[in-house]
Amino acid sequence: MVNPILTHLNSFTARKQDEMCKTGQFPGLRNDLILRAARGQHTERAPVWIMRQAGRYLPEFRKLRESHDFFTCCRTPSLACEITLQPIRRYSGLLDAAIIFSDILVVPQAMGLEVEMLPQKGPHFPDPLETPKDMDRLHKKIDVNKELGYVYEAITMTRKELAGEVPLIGFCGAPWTLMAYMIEGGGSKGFEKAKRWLFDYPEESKVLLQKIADVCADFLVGQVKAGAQMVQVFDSWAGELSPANFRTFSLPYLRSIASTVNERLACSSTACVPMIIFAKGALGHSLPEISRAGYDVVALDWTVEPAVARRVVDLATPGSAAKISKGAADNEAAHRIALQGNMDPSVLYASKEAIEKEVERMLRSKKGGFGGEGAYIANLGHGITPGVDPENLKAYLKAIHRISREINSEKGDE
Ligand SMILES: Cc1c2[nH]c(c1CCC(=O)O)Cc1[nH]c(c(CCC(=O)O)c1C)Cc1[nH]c(c(CCC(=O)O)c1C)Cc1[nH]c(c(C)c1CCC(=O)O)C2
Repeated sequence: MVNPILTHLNSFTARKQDEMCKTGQFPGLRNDLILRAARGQHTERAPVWIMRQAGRYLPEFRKLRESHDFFTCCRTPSLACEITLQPIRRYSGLLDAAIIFSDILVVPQAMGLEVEMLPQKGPHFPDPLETPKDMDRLHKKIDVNKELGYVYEAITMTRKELAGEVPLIGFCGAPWTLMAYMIEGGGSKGFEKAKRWLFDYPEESKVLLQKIADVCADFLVGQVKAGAQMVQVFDSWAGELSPANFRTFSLPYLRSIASTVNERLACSSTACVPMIIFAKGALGHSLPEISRAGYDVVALDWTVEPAVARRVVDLATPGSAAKISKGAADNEAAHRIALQGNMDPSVLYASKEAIEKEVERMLRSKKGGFGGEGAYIANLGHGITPGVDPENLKAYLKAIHRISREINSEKGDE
């Protein structure tokens, strides 16, 4: 259940954050649509951002990559900042958030594993974990601030460069997804090696998952302290697990991250920020549990019908669902869980007319869409893929602005 004390602290610290901006550490925010939607509030249109919005579909990213290796881009704050800003510049006024350019695999690197990014192939671990004995190769104590301080620097620099245009999102991978990479040694079709660990070494797997969760929580706290205004946890391979295994080997560690981050931020004098959980492929069997895992926003992939997800989440979180859609009071006990998503990224290969039609379907409640009552952030159901024409993404973003405004003004006329 949503913790009322934490939620109260959240709104208290959110005010503190606003004060911090006023006192000049960072420029004041000019577009807070996404933060309001994430706190369960009504918005005049649906805010939108895109998973992997800084990436290979952009010619300006590919150009920069010609002269810089992938992890050099992640580790060099000025390059990470520049790449983060590329989609914000190109889609000026159309994106409601930036996401810091980095990768989920910087966490396994910080834990002591080597990771390289091979051209055309993706991530590669030369020495993955084979048996639990290999966990001895991981650093015993990890100074996250030291190992990943370059991400914090990139965040602070980018937040200043954004000059309050839109909020900046930080992120990390989920423990199960990171464990899968650390054992498979890269991408995989069936995840046989990583799953074998869950069956043959369940206790050791839990030790590893908790170790990763602790690093992720530290890392997210550091990102927020550095200036991230919202964070997302990517459990990209959640759908590889059976319902029982998802609840045993993924969900507890997602919960652990959310509660640790909120508690640690509430105890320090840093503002709590909205947290998004993206457990791709697990929504069909575990949406109620995911919506109660301690996150403010649940990101959906395209296998779930928006209106159905809305009902399921509201039923699973009655305290939050009853509350608010228009402007929560500061001392509100809980806010409505927001939803994010969820168009199939492949639609972006289709014509602009087809894209608009799918946006109508995604947004209009009479078509099973999210509707216009707020607590909603538009996005894709997974990351944008490298072959998409950037003009098609522009058509998608424009359609979201236009149609979600239409829905809201129609509601206002009723
Ligand atoms: C599973 C995962 C990874 N990384 C990430 C995930 C979770 C999201 C998802 O499921 O899509 C997360 C990620 N990776 C990247 C970002 C940047 C921020 C953003 O714009 O969203 C984010 C949020 C940059 C990147 N990460 C990577 C690239 C392309 C690398 C290149 O330039 O060659 C970018 C822009 C490389 C990467 N990194 C990873 C893979 C499998 C690959 C290769 C395949 C691919 O490109 O999708 C691991």
